[in-house]
Amino acid sequence: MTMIGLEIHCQLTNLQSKLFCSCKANYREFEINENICPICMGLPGSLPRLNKEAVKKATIIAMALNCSTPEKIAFFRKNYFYPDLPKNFQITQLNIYGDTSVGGSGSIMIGDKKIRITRIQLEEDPGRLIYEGSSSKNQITLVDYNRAGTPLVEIVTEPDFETPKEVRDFLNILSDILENLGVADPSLEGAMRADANVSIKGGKKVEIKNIGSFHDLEKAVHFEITRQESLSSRDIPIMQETRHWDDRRKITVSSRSKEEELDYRYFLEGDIPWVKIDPQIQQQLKLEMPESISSKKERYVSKYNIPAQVADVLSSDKFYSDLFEKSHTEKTAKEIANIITTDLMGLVDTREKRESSKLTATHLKELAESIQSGQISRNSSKNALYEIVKTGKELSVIISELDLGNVSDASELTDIIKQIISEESQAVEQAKSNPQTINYLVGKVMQKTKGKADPTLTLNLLKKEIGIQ
Ligand SMILES: Nc1ncnc2c1ncn2[C@@H]1O[C@H](COP(=O)(O)OP(=O)(O)OP(=O)(O)O)[C@@H](O)[C@H]1O
Ligand SMILES: [Mg+2]
Ligand SMILES: [Mg+2]
Repeated sequence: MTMIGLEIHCQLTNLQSKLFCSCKANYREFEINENICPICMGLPGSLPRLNKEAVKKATIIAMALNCSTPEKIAFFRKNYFYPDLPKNFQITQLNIYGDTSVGGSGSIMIGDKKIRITRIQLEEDPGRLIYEGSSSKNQITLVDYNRAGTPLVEIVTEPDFETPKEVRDFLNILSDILENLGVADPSLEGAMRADANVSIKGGKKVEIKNIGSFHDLEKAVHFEITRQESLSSRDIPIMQETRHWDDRRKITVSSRSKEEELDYRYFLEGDIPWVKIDPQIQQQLKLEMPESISSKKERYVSKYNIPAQVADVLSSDKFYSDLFEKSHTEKTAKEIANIITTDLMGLVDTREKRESSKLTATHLKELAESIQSGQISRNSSKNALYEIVKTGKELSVIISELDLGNVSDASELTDIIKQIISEESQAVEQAKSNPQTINYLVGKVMQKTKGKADPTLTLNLLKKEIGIQ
């Protein structure tokens, strides 16, 4: 049987400072090696001080993933030498003296399947290596320590996955949950990285380390299963080792034989005392936790009668569901859900487009109201939305500038209708004997007005002119 277990590293967002010092958590804003201090560089004599907000955020994640949360947490030193790790050890968490990491065992459901979470730990991110030069002769490695010491949460799962697809589904759901909690920004480059552990038929596990995109992770797991199956079919033993994903060649490549836990010489971080987690604070965090994706979805369906599939898409994306929450009224909810999921999602489908979009909740509200009042047709509303996203102009301005408003002036419409009646005498006769065929004439009016005729008014006027009820 194939067994796959994941270790997902996720950067915490909206924090002021790094995990153990007052350098900024948002290291991306800085010039290389400008966001560092003696503490995150591990200079002799410096002492770490734990960031309380980071502990809170990690605890919120633990709660959302149904993990137990301990009364006290402890930190450990994981010792290894690598140029991105200035102290030569990483401060992280473990459960060797009982459950002392921010989250104990928990689980999430992926469809009908339960994926167990082993633990959640809070740790510091290392620095970043930058490789320069193209050939092996002139290649040099530079180190940027701005990221060193920024808060990272590691979510470790049990080896409960059996296929690459289950892995992908899990990662999508997990990143939606983290984003919804407001603690992570998974669409940010490098914000979520994962290691995948793969074994087949009860054999040794192979770990593929540090894969930056979900897409690559799925491919790497798929490749690794095939590789192991191929070895096994030829009776070649599978070694326990660490591999990495070579994105260019689309294969996993051996990096080193895997350390055992002993090699890391884990020991308690004596510079940070055990921290008591006040049950009252835990209670408070639970109360302040944002509404879960599944409860949002249920509410959209039961309260506004939004179709389950639409509610599913809307609730699982924080950007869109926030927009929906800010813009909808009881009466416009369904219309707005529709605009967001059928039109807006296609217009702003990347992080860059979302950031440059000029659309506000007020725009959406006005757009839905204008559709409902017959001022603009559903069709023209798509063009209006495109303009709003691009320019941020007021809806009324866009309607008049682009002449998108419905033709709802009775005399103007009557003129058009009269003209059509004279051109379509056969269809008019048919409508008189079979009123349902009048839709053909409505269609003609729409054609002439480029879809802008107010549909209800058109129908009424048509009936009146033809003389049917
Ligand atoms: N037989 C197995 N097949 C596949 N995966 C496994 C198997 N046994 C354990 N795993 C997975 O291996 C991972 C172990 O992660 P853990 O962080 O505890 O150790 P580690 O990989 O040694 O640590 P690190 O990578 O941080 O140095 C878990 O995701 C677990 O589900
Ligand atoms: Mg690990
Ligand atoms: Mg690992």
